[in-house]
Amino acid sequence: TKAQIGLIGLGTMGAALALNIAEKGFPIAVWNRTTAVTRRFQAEAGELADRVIPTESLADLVAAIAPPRAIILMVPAGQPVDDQITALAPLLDPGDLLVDAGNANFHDTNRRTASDLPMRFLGMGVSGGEEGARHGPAIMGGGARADWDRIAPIMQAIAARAEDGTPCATWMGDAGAGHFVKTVHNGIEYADMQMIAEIYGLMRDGLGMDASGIGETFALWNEGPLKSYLIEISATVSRASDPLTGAPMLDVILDAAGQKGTGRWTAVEAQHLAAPIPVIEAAVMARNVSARLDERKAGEARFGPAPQPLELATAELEAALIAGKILCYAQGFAMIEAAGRNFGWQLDLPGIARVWRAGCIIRSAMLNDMAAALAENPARNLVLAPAFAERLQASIPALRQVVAQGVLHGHALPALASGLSWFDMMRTGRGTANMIQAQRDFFGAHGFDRLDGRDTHHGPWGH
Ligand SMILES: O=C(O)[C@H](O)[C@@H](O)[C@H](O)[C@H](O)COP(=O)(O)O
Repeated sequence: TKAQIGLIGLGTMGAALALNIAEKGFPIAVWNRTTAVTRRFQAEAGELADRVIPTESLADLVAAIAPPRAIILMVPAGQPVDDQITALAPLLDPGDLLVDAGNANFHDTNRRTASDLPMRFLGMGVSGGEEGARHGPAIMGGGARADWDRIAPIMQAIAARAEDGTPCATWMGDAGAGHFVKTVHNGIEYADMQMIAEIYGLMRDGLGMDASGIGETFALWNEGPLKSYLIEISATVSRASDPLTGAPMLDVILDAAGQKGTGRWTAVEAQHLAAPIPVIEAAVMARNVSARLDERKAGEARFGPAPQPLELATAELEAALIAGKILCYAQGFAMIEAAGRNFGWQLDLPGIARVWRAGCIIRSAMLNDMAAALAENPARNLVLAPAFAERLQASIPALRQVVAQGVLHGHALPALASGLSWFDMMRTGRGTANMIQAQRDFFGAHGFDRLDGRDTHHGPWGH
């Protein structure tokens, strides 16, 4: 039998995705640069082995798939994708389809879908880590609609299901729209994780709680409005013990965060779009600072220990996190809306929120309500949606208290604090940018508009 689809790259995500596809009944042909990996994959495929066709050359892979072919690329972003396109070009027919399912920079996907490739090309964001890829990820497709429709039955079969049974696999738009939405997903993931880490710091250094107590608290919050995959795993990692020392696992992990780029890309793109996403930017900044261990040690030695004990109720911390989350997602969705206008993509904001309800790393109960609020009016900022304005009204006082107490006692809260500042700017009809306009006009004659609309645009600076 011929395979219905192919997959190149049997790394963690690729192997998991291939097994998921086979398990859902689609014979799949696989190839990996290192043949030993392919053989091990076949050996470990178990009862699914009869639906997996291992191949040891690209030509064999192509021959094993029924035309018109679809081949998923699960290789590192950047040059490896271009190398695979070049290597496959002489082997594929014009109607064959390549699907880049890695964490590509959407500008690369824009370039690839716009260039005259000798095959069809889709850029597809896949979220959920290894577990998600194996049992149900969230999938964000981008490229020609007709190409997506060709693989949609397989993608919807393998995808996670939301509570209402809807598969979390959708076409987002042309060109790099799928990878763009996945990138912003990751930016929000960074921000969610950073806000949780800031709250963890307040519990550890402010309230003197131990890891297991912190774990209990996160587990409790996972029963409430913050119910989500990231809160769930934060409870799990907080309760875990180090098999080597018996100490709480969190207490043996070095506090220097890694990053592979998607958060940075989100921040950079937001600047190009003039879309304010301060919570995500703060999360990227915090990863950059966390990596400067020696400098931080020197800073602590020179300026003394930073976080001091403080008094806050854990209920206030929960409410502060709820407020921070709403502000962060409002910024993320507004950025997506701006990108849709900028790139000419019909990005369906409520549809995006619905795809993020299950399978992906940021999956949460709150995304259900966000989808409903965005469906009411996708052009309106989420903080102004009645349901979320009410939640903010109720939780902002706690965020203000937590940020104020945290800052007063030397706790670093870049994500929570920048979210609060953005909120205060968003609710200030008469801000302070008039001072900036005056300064710009003073030193560079850049001009300004007057409140009264009169047609003079420069100040009486006398020079
Ligand atoms: O949605 C997902 O499944 C994850 O986001 C996945 O894409 C990956 O784990 C990130 O790349 C982590 O990003 P960093 O390594 O930059 O934290």
